[in-house]
Amino acid sequence: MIKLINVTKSFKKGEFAIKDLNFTLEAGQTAGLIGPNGAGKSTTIKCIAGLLRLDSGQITIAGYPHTSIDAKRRMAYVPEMPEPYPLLTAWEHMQFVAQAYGIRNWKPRAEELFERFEMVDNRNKLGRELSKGMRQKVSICAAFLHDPDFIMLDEPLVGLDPKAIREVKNLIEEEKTNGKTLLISTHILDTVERFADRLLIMRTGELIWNDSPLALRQQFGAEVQTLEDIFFTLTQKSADDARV
Ligand SMILES: Nc1ncnc2c1ncn2[C@@H]1O[C@H](COP(=O)(O)OP(=O)(O)OP(=O)(O)O)[C@@H](O)[C@H]1O
Repeated sequence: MIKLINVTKSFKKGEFAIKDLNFTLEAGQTAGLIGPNGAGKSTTIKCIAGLLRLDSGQITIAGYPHTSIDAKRRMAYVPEMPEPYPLLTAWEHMQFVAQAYGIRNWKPRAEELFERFEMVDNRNKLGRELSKGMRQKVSICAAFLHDPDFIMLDEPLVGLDPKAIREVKNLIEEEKTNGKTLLISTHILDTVERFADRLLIMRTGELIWNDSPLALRQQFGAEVQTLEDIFFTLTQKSADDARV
């Protein structure tokens, strides 16, 4: 479903934000993308979403180049820091997405999402008037409106209230059940443990783990119990190796 081949992106000459990244996600997989601050998670997601130009490498979505219309139709992206259009209302964002994707009967799904995320009373607020959490909610509602096959969520739980956090988790569960492919970047390791059947662990722009959580546990054996322990062991080891 999603394939990255030797993807490299730098913002400054000689400093790689991501370097030679290779991974594949099969249809129906949910991948947790984790790593310390600055590891390259958001850059990876923005590259896949076609928001950043690659220095080199290739990305395909369902076999289509990631910047093509065919790829974009199939994907959705919830950014870490959503920036709504300042002069569109929350509801007009839904209308905008519906028009962009050519969805005819979009209102029932939009209403359902607005109810789930308690945005009904805020539907007429302008983008510039929305709180941080409300921006996040509109971005999530908009991402799930066109029934995408592949959904990227960058820190989806940050800034949300408990009800919205629960709804995001429910949505992830529903999309998994419906066979959708998800890539979730988060620092909340409990979320990864609950949902991910593939772990992508990054450090300083490189992938240092790409396998199932079960394989990770098998590799580390009984002495490290939690994903948190393994995360620290793995990312610290990689930092130590880099210093040698
Ligand atoms: N617009 C930019 N201009 C210059 N450097 C950037 C830019 N965006 C990211 N970087 C750099 O690229 C590297 C990877 O950043 P990225 O935001 O992808 O990390 P991250 O893993 O998502 O971090 P966090 O967990 O803090 O969100 C960092 O060294 C960062 O400073």
